[in-house]
Amino acid sequence: MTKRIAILGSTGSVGTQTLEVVDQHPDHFKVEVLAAGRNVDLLEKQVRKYQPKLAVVADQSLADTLATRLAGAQLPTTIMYGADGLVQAAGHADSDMVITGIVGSQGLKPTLAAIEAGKTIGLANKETLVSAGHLVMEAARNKGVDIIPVDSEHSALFQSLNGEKRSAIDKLILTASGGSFRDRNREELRNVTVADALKHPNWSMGAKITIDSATMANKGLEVIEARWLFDIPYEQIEVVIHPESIIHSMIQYADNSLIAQMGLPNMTLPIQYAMTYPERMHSPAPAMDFSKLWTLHFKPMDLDRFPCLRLAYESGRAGGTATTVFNAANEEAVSLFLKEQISFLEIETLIEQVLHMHDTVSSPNLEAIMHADTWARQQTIARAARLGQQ
Ligand SMILES: NC(=O)C1=CN([C@@H]2O[C@H](COP(=O)(O)OP(=O)(O)OC[C@H]3O[C@@H](n4cnc5c(N)ncnc54)[C@H](OP(=O)(O)O)[C@@H]3O)[C@@H](O)[C@H]2O)C=CC1
Ligand SMILES: CC(=O)[C@@H](O)[C@H](O)COP(=O)(O)O
Ligand SMILES: [Mn+2]
Repeated sequence: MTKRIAILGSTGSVGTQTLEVVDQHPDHFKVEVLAAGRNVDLLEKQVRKYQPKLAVVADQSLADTLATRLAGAQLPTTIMYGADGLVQAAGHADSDMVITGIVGSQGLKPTLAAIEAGKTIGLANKETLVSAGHLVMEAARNKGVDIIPVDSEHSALFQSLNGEKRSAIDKLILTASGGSFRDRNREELRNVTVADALKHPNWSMGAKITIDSATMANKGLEVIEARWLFDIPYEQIEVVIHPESIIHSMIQYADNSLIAQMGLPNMTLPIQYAMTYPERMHSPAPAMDFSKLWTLHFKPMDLDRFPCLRLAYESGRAGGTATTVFNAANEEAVSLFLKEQISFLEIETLIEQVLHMHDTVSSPNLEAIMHADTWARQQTIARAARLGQQ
């Protein structure tokens, strides 16, 4: 049976690779909804090719541009825009599954709307779970909706859990490449540039997550994401540096057996697995070639070298709005770094300062989450301005 797909963030790294998977299996998937931000040129091409029922862009002027360009093309496509458009895209009646490939906690309300509408979620947008994991998982439980991980580490854990009892898990072991600056010490991080930070050693991804990989905030977000997806306490979630990104993560069971999922670093594999689960199908991802010599390395995590990961664990253990604040402060700090308004090391300085100022609210509702998110963004921007004056 054809699975009808909605893609939030269709013009991004996850979005375009989701469409590669669709192209590989045109009989299995039909794209019914495409939602993007500002890249109207690419979205126009996607709309002409996939002829979705709904296309969404970031604002009204972009929607007008898209409508003008598509006028006379005889397409079945309605055009919407903005946050409301994203929520409509997420809950559209003609889709079965929503791939959440937009970046940031702006994915929270659309993800909740998709769950409310009973859609299966292919979850790439990890910030949503970091910001409000308890609300998202509770909504999914209440609606009987499956949340299938797209993030490579969580897909690996999900695959390594197949057929095993959760009670037999000793620990989840997330692998981290170490990011763009893994071979530099902290002194050498003082004057690194945005261009250098954007050179991830193994993965080609959007700008925000690439910076998160370099600061290790990405692994912090992923530890919190794993806590919610697999309902495992932080004490049983460990991170190890694995520079090759071949083992995407592993589970140590009670008998010290390690079950891992491996493959070349290519996101079409976990994206496709989420889309075809529980089936496996031929994938656009290349296979490992064992006529070559492979060497895999592992190194223990150093929380002094990567304080963003320490801050993520601390906020996770604090719970409530602490992770909302960790996420929002990180999003704003990364945005400031990408605009060259703060230095690389000031990302962690700002997150730590804002977290220390925050009075955590336990079991927050959506309103309290949105409030904490906005507060953290404002504080991050205000603190960044003060850094500049020092
Ligand atoms: N890339 C990867 O390999 C992986 C990514 N992830 C996660 O997946 C998510 C997406 O990452 P990635 O694909 O790299 O990011 P990109 O920056 O490549 O893409 C982000 C997408 O979101 C869209 N977008 C941005 N703002 C809005 C908005 N206001 N309304 C609608 N759409 C918007 C962008 O549109 P436009 O470009 O048109 O402005 C783009 O399509 C993140 O949460 C990331 O952490 C997880 C694992 C791996
Ligand atoms: C592809 C993917 O899932 C990213 O989250 C990736 O894991 C980033 O790599 P590191 O965070 O390990 O550098
Ligand atoms: Mn990942």
